[in-house]
Amino acid sequence: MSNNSNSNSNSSSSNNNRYKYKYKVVKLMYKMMMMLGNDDPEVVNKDKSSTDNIPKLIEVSQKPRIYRIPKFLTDEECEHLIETSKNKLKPCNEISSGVHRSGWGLFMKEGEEDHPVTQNIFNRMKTFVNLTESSEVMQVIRYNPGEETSAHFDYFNPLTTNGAMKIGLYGQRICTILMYLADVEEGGETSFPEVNVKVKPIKGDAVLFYNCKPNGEVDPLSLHQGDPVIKGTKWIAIKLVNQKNTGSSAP
Ligand SMILES: O=C(O)CCC(=O)C(=O)O
Ligand SMILES: [Fe+2]
Repeated sequence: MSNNSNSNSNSSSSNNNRYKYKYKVVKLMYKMMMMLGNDDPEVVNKDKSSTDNIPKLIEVSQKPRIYRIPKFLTDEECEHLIETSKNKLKPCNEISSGVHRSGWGLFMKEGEEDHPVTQNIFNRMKTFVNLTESSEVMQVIRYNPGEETSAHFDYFNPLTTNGAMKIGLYGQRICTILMYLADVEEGGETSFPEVNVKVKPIKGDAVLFYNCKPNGEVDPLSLHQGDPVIKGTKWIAIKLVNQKNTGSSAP
C-alpha cells in the first residue's frame, strides 16, 4: 500500500514536473511570438506613428541638432502651399536683407496662416517644438536652376542692435523647420558646411535644425545654405520657431 501510494505520488510528481516543463516551454514560445510581433518599443512606436499620422524624427547630426522628418507633409499639403503662393512670389533679394538669395519668395500674411491646411501643419509642428504666439509667419520660396541662398545663420545675433531688437520683438529663433514641397532633379540640397551635412530635398520631407545650443546660446555650427539648383525647381516652406517672448528681454 505504502509502496503503491509512494509510487503513485512519485508518478504524480513526475507528471506535475512534466506539465510545469511543458507550461514553461509554451510560455517561452508565446513570449518569442510576441517579441517577433510588436513587443519591441521601436516597432510599437513605428506602428503608432503610421496609424496616428505622427511623423518620426531621424537624427542627422547631434552638434548642431539636425533631424530629418520623412513624410512630414502630404502631397495635398505641398500642392496647396505651392498653388496659394505661386502667383504672389517676389524676387528674394527684395524681401530679405543680409543674406544673398537669388530665389523667389513670399512671407505668408497672418490671415493666410489661418487656413485650415496651414493650421493643421502648425499643429503637427507642435508635436516636436513649441510654436509661440510671437513666431514669425511662414515663408514659401521657389528656386529655379542656378538660384541659391548663401551661407547664413537663422538666429538673431544678440550682439548687434538689430538682432537684440528682434529678439525683444519676436524671441530668439531657437530652431527652423524647413519643408520640401517638391522633388528637385539635381542640386538644391540644404547644406551645413561646418559639419559636412547635406540634406537632399524630397517632396513632403522636412528638416528640423536648431540654431541655438541646448543652453540657449547661439550655435555657429548651425551655419547653412541652399545649394544652387542644377536641374528642376526647388520649392520650400520655412517656419522659424521663436523662443517664447516673456517681455523680460525688452528694454
Ligand atoms: O533653401 C534652403 O535649403 C535653405 C534656405 C534657408 O536657409 C533660409 O531661407 O533661411
Ligand atoms: Fe536659413
